[in-house]
Amino acid sequence: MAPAAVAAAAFPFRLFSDEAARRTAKGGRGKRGSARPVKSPPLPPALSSANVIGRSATTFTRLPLRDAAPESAEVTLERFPTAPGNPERAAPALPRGIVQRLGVEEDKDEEEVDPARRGATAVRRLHLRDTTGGGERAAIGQFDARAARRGLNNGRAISRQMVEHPGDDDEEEEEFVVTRLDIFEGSKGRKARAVPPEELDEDDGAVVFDPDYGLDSDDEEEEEFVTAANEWSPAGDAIASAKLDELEYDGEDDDDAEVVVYHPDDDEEEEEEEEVGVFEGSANDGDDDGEEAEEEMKEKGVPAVMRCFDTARIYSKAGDGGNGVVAFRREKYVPHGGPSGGDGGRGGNVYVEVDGDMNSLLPFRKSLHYRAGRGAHGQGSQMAGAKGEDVVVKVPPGTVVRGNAAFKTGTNKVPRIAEKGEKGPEMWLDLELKLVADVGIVGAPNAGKSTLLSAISAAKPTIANYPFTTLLPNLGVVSLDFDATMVVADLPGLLEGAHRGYGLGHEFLRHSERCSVLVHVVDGSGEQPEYEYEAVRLELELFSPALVDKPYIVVYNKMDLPEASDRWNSFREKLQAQGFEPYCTSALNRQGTQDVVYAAYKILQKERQRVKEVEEWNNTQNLNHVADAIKRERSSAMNDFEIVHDKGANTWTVVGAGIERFVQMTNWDYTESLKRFQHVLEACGVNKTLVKLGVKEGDTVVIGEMGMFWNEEPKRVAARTMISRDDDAVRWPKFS
Ligand SMILES: Nc1nc2c(ncn2[C@@H]2O[C@H](COP(=O)(O)OP(=O)(O)OP(=O)(O)O)[C@@H](O)[C@H]2O)c(=O)[nH]1
Ligand SMILES: [Mg+2]
Repeated sequence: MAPAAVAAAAFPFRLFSDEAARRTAKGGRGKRGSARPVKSPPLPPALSSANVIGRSATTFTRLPLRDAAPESAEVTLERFPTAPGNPERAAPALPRGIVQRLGVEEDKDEEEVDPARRGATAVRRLHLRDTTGGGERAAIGQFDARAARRGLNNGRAISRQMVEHPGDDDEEEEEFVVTRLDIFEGSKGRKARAVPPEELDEDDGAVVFDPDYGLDSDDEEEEEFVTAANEWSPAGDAIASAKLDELEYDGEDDDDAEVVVYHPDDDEEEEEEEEVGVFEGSANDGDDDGEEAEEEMKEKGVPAVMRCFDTARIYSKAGDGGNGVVAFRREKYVPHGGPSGGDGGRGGNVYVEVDGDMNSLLPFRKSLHYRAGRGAHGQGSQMAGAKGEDVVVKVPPGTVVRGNAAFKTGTNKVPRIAEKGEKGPEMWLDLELKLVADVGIVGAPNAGKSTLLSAISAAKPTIANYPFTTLLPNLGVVSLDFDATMVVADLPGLLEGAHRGYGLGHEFLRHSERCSVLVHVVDGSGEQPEYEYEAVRLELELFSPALVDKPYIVVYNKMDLPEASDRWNSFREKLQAQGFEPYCTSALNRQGTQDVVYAAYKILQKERQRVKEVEEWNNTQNLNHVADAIKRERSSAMNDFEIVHDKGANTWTVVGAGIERFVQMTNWDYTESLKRFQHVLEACGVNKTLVKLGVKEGDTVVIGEMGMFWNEEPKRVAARTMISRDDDAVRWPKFS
C-alpha cells in the first residue's frame, strides 16, 4: 500500500504545529500553505461532525475542537490541561466530557484562553484508527503524547504512537501495519519519526510493518509519515480524524506545541464518509460480531469467518542474539589474566507446532505477530548471556507454512572479537490449512452429517436441527483397530448452486478434493431424498469433475423416522438402477453406522496408494524449506556480493548477505573490529573490486547499515574513515 493510498483512504486532516497555525493566522506562511486561519467564525454549539467527517456529532468533548468554520471544516485539537499546580506534568488521561471546547465565543482570541489551560502539554491517549488502503477493517491504536520539554529529553523520543491495521482479511498487500511514531527533540525543533521494524526491540510489543509508508528515511529534516488519528465518541462514532503529515514542532516555546487538525479538502468528504462507516463497523467489533459477519456476508456471500478459516498470514521474528563481551581478568595474584568475556545468549526461536485441538486458522485473525525473545548480552567472568525465550505458534494439523522472508543476514565465520548478536530472521509466513482427511462427509444441510461423525468418532461437532449448523469442517478420527484408523471430515452442507458460491459449502469443496472417499449423507426424512441426492451430486460435479470421480458411499439417514423408512425402498431401487448400493442409517441411534465405517475403510485402503500420488500437497507439507532458506542465507559467502554505483551521490553500495551480516554483527565499539573489518574487505575482494570500478577519494561506500568514506592512502589502501549514516544508530563509531 502506498502512503498515498492511506491518505486518500480516510484522513484528510493534518497535524500541525501551533506555531505554524498561528503564523498562518497572522497572515504569515505556515508550514502548509493550505492551513486556514485559526481565528475564524465561531463553532456551532455542538460542532456537527458533518463538518469534519460527515457524521452526526454529539461529542467533541474529549478532543475539544475549536475555531472551525463550518465551511472550512477546520478543527483544532486542543491540548489537555496540565495537572493543577504542576505545569510540567501532563494531566492524567481525562475522562470524556471534561475538556471543553475553546474559542466558542465569537471573536474570542486564542490568546485569551484561560491560562490554566495554556500550560497544556499534550494530548494523551488519543485512540487512533487507520485503515489499510480500502481495507474492510480499521485499526485501533493509541496515541500517547507527552509533554516535550526541551533539554530534558535530550533527543529521546518524547511521544509515541502505535497504529495497528488488523487489515484486509482476504487479499492483497500487507494485512497488518503497526507503526510506532516517536517525536524527537532535535536541534532544530521537534521532529516526528516513525520507526521501522529493525529499530524496535523486543520490548516494544509492536511491529512496524509497511515498507511503503516511506517512514524509514534517516533524514530527519524530510521526515514524512502518514498516520491517522481518530477520536471516538462514547457511542463509538469516530468524531475526529487526522492524518499526521510531516508533523513538525518548530515552536521555541513548548507551550506552543499544539496540534491542529484541519480539513484540507472538502472534495475528499465523500470518500471519508465511507471510511467512517468502516470505522463504525469496527467499533462494534467484539460486542457485535454477528452484525459484522452479516455485513461481510452481504458483500461476499460468505461470512468472513469462513473465508479466512484456512488461510492466514503471520509475522514472525526470531529473537536477536545477545552481544558478546570482551573482558580480561585482572586479579591481584594472577599476573596475566586471560580473556574472560562471555558469549551473548542465543536469540529465541519461533516454532510452529501442530495442535490437534485446532481446526482452523481463525485464531490468527487476532494475533499475528510472533516475536521470540532476545538473547541476553554476555558478561565478564565468562558468563554467557541467557537464551532468549522461544515462541511457539500453534497451528491445526494440515497447515502448510510458506515463508516469504527476505533475510537480512548472511554468514560470519570470522574469529570472534566481541560480536554483536545476530539479528533474528524475520518473515511473514503464509499459512494454509489443508484438511488432512481421508473421508469427507458431504450432503445437503441438515442431513445429519455431523451426527454421523459424532456417531463414528469421538468428535463432538455441534448438531442442531437447522441448516448450516456446521460452518467449519469438523475432523474426527475413526478407529477400527489399533492400526486401522482414518480421519473423517464433516463438511458444511451443500446447496444447489454451491459451486457458484451459493450457500456455504463451496468454500470447503476444495478440501473435499483431498479426501480419498466421500460419504454422501441423504436426509431420508426430506421431501424428495432422490432429488436432494442428485442435486448434491450435481454440485460436486459442477465444482470439480475430480470430486465426482472419487469413490463414494451413499448413506440414507434418519431411518428411525417413519417418513424416511417409508421411502427407503423406492430410494434404494432408484440407486440400484444406477448400479449403486446405498446404506441406510439412523445416525442418531447409531444404527447402521458401523457398516458405513467398514465400507469406507475398505475403499480407503484401496485408494490410499493412489491418493498419495494425487495429493501433491502432501509433499509441500515439508516445513523444512523455511529453515532451509534461512540456512542458505546464513551460509552465503562473504565474497558473494554486488556493487551498485550511484554516480550522482558518489556512493557505492555493496550488496551481499554475507558481508552485510558481518557488518551487522560487528561491534564497532571495539577498535579491533575496525581492523578486522578492513581485513575482511581486503580478503573478500571488496576493496579490489571497488578500485577496479573506479572508486575515488571521498566517495561513500555503503555496506548494510554502515557508511564509510573511501580514503586513498599510499601505504594502507584499506584505511577508512567511518561515518555514521544515521545519527541514531549506536553502532557506528566516528573515527577520524
Ligand atoms: N431422527 C433423526 N434425526 C437425526 C438423525 N441424524 C441427524 N438428525 C437430526 O438432524 C438435525 C441435523 O443434524 P446435523 O448432524 O446437525 O446435520 P448436518 O448435516 O451436520 O447439518 P449442517 O451442519 O447444518 O449441514 C439434528 O436435529 C439431528 O438431531 C437421525 O438419524 N435420526
Ligand atoms: Mg453439521
